[in-house]
Amino acid sequence: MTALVHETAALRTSLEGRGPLAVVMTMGALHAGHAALVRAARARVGDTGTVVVTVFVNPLQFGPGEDFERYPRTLDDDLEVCRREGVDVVFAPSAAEVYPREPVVRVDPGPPGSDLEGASRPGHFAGVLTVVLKLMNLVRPQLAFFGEKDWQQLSLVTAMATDLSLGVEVVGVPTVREPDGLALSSRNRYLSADERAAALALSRALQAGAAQGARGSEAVLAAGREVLAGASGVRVDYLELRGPGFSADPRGGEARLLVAARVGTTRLIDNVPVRLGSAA
Ligand SMILES: Nc1ncnc2c1ncn2[C@@H]1O[C@H](COP(=O)(O)OP(=O)(O)OP(=O)(O)O)[C@@H](O)[C@H]1O
Ligand SMILES: CC(C)(CO)[C@@H](O)C(=O)[O-]
Ligand code: BAL
Repeated sequence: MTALVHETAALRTSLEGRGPLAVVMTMGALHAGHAALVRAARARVGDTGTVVVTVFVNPLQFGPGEDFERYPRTLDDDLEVCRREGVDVVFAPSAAEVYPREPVVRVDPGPPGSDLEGASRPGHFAGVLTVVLKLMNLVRPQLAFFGEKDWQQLSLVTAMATDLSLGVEVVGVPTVREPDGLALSSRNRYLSADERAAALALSRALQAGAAQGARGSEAVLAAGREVLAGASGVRVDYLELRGPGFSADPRGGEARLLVAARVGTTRLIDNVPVRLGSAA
């Protein structure tokens, strides 16, 4: 049975005396990517453990002119997904429940918070980390599952858990894709058929770049940029490599190739791992 709770007091009551706790934080509009996080969480805590899904479109992480108002809110469908996936508790609070007042204190993501996504969306990661910390404090999980699709977010949440000694293990889950390579994203539902076709340039650019890993970082970036340059209807925000821990220096083995682009009015992001050869 999946319990739906909207208030923090009810959340605490519903979690009392439960076994090991795993949380999957979402903004709703659930898809197979979210389901993969839930399955990974269940695999870790087992049948005697508890899986909590939070559904909250966090105003703090949206900038002026972004899509906070139009972000899809589909709680009934989300509940169906959660029931199907055997989620124990869905916590879907109102904004007033999460922020009884405008928070004065916020989490500072440090310099990586101003890189890539943070450069395009000033204040975004302070908003993300503040709500993630708040939800951690409300749910008090042992484990928290985040998707690799939002690689910079995963890196920053992992860093926060370490640097602030949260006592929560942050687990990354590989990106779930459509058969043609498009990364699943709640924002894909904004795309028209033509835009959906154009959006494939992102995953194709990442694949083309990653295939050049052995030839070094310049070759990776050049191959990716070539694909994007030939794509119509795609306005590229960035295509960049980052190293372990989101460092600016991608040398030394495993790196990430990350892309962000606008297709029509929809901003999409994606990334893949890249194994860089010695020419890097
Ligand atoms: N395709 C995916 N594969 C794996 N995890 C995913 C995927 N899409 C989203 N997630 C993860 O699900 C969690 C909740 O993300 P969110 O609710 O913002 O969904 P989203 O699809 O990323 O939405 P948006 O389109 O707004 O970016 C995050 O940890 C995110 O990384
Ligand atoms: C982690 C998160 C739920 C915080 O609002 C959000 O950034 C998301 O859905 O990735
Ligand atoms: N999936 C990351 C949340 C955001 O874009 O605001």
